[in-house]
Amino acid sequence: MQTMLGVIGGSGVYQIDGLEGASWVKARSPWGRPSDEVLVGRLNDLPIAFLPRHGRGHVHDPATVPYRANIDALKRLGCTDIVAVSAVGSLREDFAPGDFVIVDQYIDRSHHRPMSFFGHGCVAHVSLADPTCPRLGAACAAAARIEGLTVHTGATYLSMEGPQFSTRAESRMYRSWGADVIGMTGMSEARLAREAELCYASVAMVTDYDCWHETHGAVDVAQVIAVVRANADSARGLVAQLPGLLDLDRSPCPHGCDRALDHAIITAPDKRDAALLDRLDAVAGRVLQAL
Ligand SMILES: CSC[C@H]1O[C@H](OP(=O)(O)O)[C@H](O)[C@@H]1O
Ligand SMILES: Nc1ncnc2[nH]cnc12
Repeated sequence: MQTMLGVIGGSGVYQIDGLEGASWVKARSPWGRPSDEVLVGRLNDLPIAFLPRHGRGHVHDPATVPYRANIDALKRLGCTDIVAVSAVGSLREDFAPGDFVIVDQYIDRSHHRPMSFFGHGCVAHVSLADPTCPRLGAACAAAARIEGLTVHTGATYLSMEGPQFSTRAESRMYRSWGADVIGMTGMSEARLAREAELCYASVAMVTDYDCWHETHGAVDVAQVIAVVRANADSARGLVAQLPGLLDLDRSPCPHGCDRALDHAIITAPDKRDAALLDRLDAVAGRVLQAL
């Protein structure tokens, strides 16, 4: 199987330059319309599909990003791996604005999002013990180091509902929980990528100190976008290193991301809902067709 990398751009990252033969294509999904068209091209022979999470012009708020359509559409296009770029607030002194963080755990405090592709008529329970792919995360960390960026690994992302930023009491509480960074989109995407058997890694760019820090003012949008813009070349450079670090011929994921559904579906075959099974053709086709 050939590796194809999906890149999801976060706040302030609405396109990527330098893709060979790039064109924006309409991607279809039975889960609705993705956030935008997808920019498809190649970077040093590696096929890449780029999707801006909030759409060009930032039209979708964190709760209404069509997460299922986005993940399903990237899978239908042939993506095997997804690198998600996100702006985050720092919940620790030593993660400074401009630093990069490879997230590997989440605490989910969102509550108005579709949580699963599965449900009534086809119930599945995948493991989220390790919600990101260690192999892909290591490649992202290596790419950041090659680019000379300050990168932290092994971090917990507090996924809040938003759209308002946190209160100081919440921010202090999240710090006491051991969360390292905070954002509004990460977990909603990671859980669906796992169900879709895609390797998923999160590259977070620290843009602010949220509102807990005594000598930094409370975060606002202008600050987030200014830091993302100032570090856009770094993010681009990191992505540009990935083709040299990922095998073009994709070997099975040693952590089992691409086999997440092997033992997950529990609904008896004769009780499954045909309409839901139709919509699951890309996400779960590998296991549903095997029956
Ligand atoms: C623009 S500030 C809040 C906004 O920024 C983050 O976006 P993303 O995760 O897509 O990079 C955060 O999650 C909020 O959506
Ligand atoms: N402090 C913060 N809280 C939530 N989402 C963010 N995105 C960037 N900074 C953030």
